[in-house]
Amino acid sequence: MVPQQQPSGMPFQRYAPFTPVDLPDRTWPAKTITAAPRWLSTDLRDGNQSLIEPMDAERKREMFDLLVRMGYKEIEVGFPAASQTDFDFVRFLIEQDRIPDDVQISVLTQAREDLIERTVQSLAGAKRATVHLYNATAPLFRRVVFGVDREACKQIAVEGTRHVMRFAEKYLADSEYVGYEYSPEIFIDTELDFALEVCEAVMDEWRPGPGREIILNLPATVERATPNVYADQIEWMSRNLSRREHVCLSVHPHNDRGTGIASAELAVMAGADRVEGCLFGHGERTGNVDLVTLGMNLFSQGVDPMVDFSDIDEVRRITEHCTQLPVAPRHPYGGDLVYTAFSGSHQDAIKKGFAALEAEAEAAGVPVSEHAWGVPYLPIDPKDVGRDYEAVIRVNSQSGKGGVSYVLQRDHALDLPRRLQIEFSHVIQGHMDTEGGEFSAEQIWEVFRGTYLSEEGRAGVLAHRSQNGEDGYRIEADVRLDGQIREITGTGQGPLSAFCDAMAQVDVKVRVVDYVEHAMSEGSDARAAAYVEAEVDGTVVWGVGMHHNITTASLKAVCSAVNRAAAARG
Ligand SMILES: CC(=O)SCCNC(=O)CCNC(=O)[C@H](O)C(C)(C)COP(=O)(O)OP(=O)(O)OC[C@H]1O[C@@H](n2cnc3c(N)ncnc32)[C@H](O)[C@@H]1OP(=O)(O)O
Ligand SMILES: CC(C)C(=O)C(=O)O
Repeated sequence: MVPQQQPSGMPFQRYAPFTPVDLPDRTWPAKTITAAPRWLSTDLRDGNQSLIEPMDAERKREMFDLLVRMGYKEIEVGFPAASQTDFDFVRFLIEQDRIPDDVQISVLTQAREDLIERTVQSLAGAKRATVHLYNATAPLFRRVVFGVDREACKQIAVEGTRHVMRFAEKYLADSEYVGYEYSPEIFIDTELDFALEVCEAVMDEWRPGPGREIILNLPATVERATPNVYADQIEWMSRNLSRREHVCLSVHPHNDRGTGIASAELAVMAGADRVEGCLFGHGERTGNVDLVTLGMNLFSQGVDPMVDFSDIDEVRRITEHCTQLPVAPRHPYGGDLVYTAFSGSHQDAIKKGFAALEAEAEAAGVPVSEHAWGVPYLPIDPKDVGRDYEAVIRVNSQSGKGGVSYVLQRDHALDLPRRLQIEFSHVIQGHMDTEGGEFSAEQIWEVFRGTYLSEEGRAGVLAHRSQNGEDGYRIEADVRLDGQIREITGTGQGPLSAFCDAMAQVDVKVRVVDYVEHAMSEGSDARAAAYVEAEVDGTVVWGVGMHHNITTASLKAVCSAVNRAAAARG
């Protein structure tokens, strides 16, 4: 019988479902994103205002420089009327000429005359800057926070816009370009016809036209609807706004439902030209939408994010330093564990994926780093964001042969035959069962050496001489056997069979079942690895040998098998 879920007893009846938008001819579901939107980083404003410890001047500088280096061209640098620190930071950027010519800073203000004046004053001397004004337009805010009706709410925005224009004329007459951004805060909960009415009234004041755009930013201040509803709202606004060609339609998703990324992406499909967010999703409550994930999602679809994430750990390190908050290990693209597989079937597929990729790149005559990516379980090449392959496969009790042999191949150029992979992974599992936890690459190598390459076992080859005559192959070897040095002689079809024949004469019965060898490196000091699967006194085991001389490697592999069999017998 199917298990029956029970009522939770939680007071869900207190919450009302979000009213959907009536837009049956919506077009966004059929769209794809083929170019990056304009980005605005609000790390220094929305991000900063939500920190336990807001950034000091030094941290703000570091964050600003990082954003510029990464390629962000629109950066909200603060709320200058709120604090002397924010005001001084804007002055620092302008007076110390820290803003590249192709970067537009912006500053946020409430729609209050005194605050607007101080805000615009902070920008005096800037070559280019944007003033960003907001007031909340949603019914709950009109009723509870402002005590205004629709008309009075609209007038707050209109008056605010007039003040911005007046103070811009007074303080920013020398600037090359003064931009304007208006946000009907809590847009997501505002009646669409009223949001449109307020935006149109604001535009009537600002009078956008050629060379004079207006940014209308429609925030999901507190994310409350599924992303498709936000997309419908954006498409509806995009269709109904007048002067659309002079409007930069911007979105500002938050992440209260955990769907900020989806909301931003669907909003872009629905017509948004611009997205505001923060690195790694810092910001009020659950954060602003994460600019790293948004950018990297584009990258992974073959679209240039127009922002450089090629050293994602540096971006993370500076963000953690500036915000004093950690990035979670599973955070998309930047977390410590996001390119790591522990489980056996994932590791097996990744190992095969890397092998196939290398073969395909070689066949195509291009370096792996330029070949079309396609490795199971890895949506992007970790190297494209500055990670190496060290952490891709980590071994614990969930791991199988693929992971263990991948580590040996990656770090020691050992390409173990399949049945040896299985045998050795059982050896590792045995250690896991007793020691538990994760096994590092060094620990795996130590176990491998101790199991197959030990010089301490029952048998070892010290020297050998051979002749290949008409009557076959003849070998003379000095071996260490059970603590004694023995000189042995044997004949056969080749070195292996001759050596087994020689060992039989000292009562060690070895029958080779399988033999594989490969070069481990190239050049004058090239080494080779030899793998022997052998039945030794009735026990089938693998042995491994490594040496510059391939014959020596193969004899060592036979001795290794003898030692393994002795160890197995106890
Ligand atoms: C969604 C967002 O992230 S919006 C940005 C929020 N960020 C911040 O608020 C950080 C900076 N803000 C501050 O430091 C302070 O709010 C200040 C310094 C700007 C203003 O401080 P105060 O003058 O003490 O006002 P405070 O913010 O406490 O009070 C809000 C008042 O402004 C009004 N108000 C709030 N937002 C707005 C607005 N956007 N436009 C006009 N008036 C507003 C409120 O209705 C309230 O008015 P009341 O006193 O008549 O009831
Ligand atoms: C001021 C606006 C853009 C805002 O931060 C929000 O609504 O979240």
